Amino acid sequence: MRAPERAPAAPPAAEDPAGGAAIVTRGLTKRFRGGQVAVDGLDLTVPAGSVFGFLGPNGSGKTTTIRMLLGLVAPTGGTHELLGLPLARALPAVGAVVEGPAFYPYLSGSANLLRFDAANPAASGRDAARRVGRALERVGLSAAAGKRYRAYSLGMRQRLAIAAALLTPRRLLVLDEPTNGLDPQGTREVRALVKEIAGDGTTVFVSSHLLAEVEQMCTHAGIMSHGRLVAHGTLTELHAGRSARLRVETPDLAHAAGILASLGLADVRAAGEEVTAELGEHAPDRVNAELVRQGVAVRGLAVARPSLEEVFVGLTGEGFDVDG
Ligand SMILES: Nc1ncnc2c1ncn2[C@@H]1O[C@H](COP(=O)(O)OP(=O)(O)OP(=O)(O)O)[C@@H](O)[C@H]1O
Repeated sequence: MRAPERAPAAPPAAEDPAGGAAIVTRGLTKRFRGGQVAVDGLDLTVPAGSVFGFLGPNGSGKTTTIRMLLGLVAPTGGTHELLGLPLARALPAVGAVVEGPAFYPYLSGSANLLRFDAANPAASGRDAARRVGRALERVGLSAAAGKRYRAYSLGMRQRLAIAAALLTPRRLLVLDEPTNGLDPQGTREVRALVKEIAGDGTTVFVSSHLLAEVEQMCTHAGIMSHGRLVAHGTLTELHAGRSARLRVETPDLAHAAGILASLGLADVRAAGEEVTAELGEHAPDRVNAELVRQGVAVRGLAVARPSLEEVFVGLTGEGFDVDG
């Protein structure tokens, strides 16, 4: 899917007072007229080069934040910078797909992109076909360039929306729930495309209410709950706060549970044919050796990293009430 001829690099970071951050917000707040605080004092730093998953259940304030970042809605408090620049100067290097652009169903993918391109006063009309060709190639739609939009699959439609955001070189791409409403195939296509775009050095800020999606696609994440950012960092950092769990498959439940407890593992639970416990600082191979030494029939042993869902529940005390 990768284009043999690469799009030219996005404008270089001539000045970078944000110290390599693609997005910085300080106390960013949105209180709607009725008094509803949709985003509450957001302090967020998105490192340049990251794929940043902006994660939260429906209604937690993700879209409102994105709209403020892009200048589509005015904050009622706080400040933010994109690419180390005030918004107006940064925007030419920022592509975004928020609520999906409107495409004409009876026009082809390339004709639709030509219309978008024509709306950019900074782009020269002479190069339009080349820009459109390159954007289509970048999202893997060259072969379908002449096909009518209405014949596109859901994944192709979303990729065309991303192509429209990439008609000019970008250093930051902002995507609001890009896999929402897609079928599994479309979801896979869009996730692969996001990774590919990030591989070319573009920072991608992508909102999602799907925990598994963020785990698969992102290097960093911020977790929103009721308008507040409850945690952010690399995925490793987010997982680090909670201990991995050891799972031992054995018919000798009580015996195994007793040994794990005597070794000092916390929260030992036995159910079915499995004993689980918090691994803490213990080395799993040592625990295994001790179980075997004491005569436990160990049929399987695994260490499970806590899921982002467990991280979220641990931080907020609430369930993540959507499909993950
Ligand atoms: N124009 C508005 N006026 C009043 N309240 C609003 C407005 N837009 C959003 N809200 C409220 O602000 C809160 C955050 O909404 P927002 O759309 O930012 O959340 P979200 O995390 O993007 O969720 P979703 O994925 O459902 O869009 C919600 O309670 C929503 O009802």
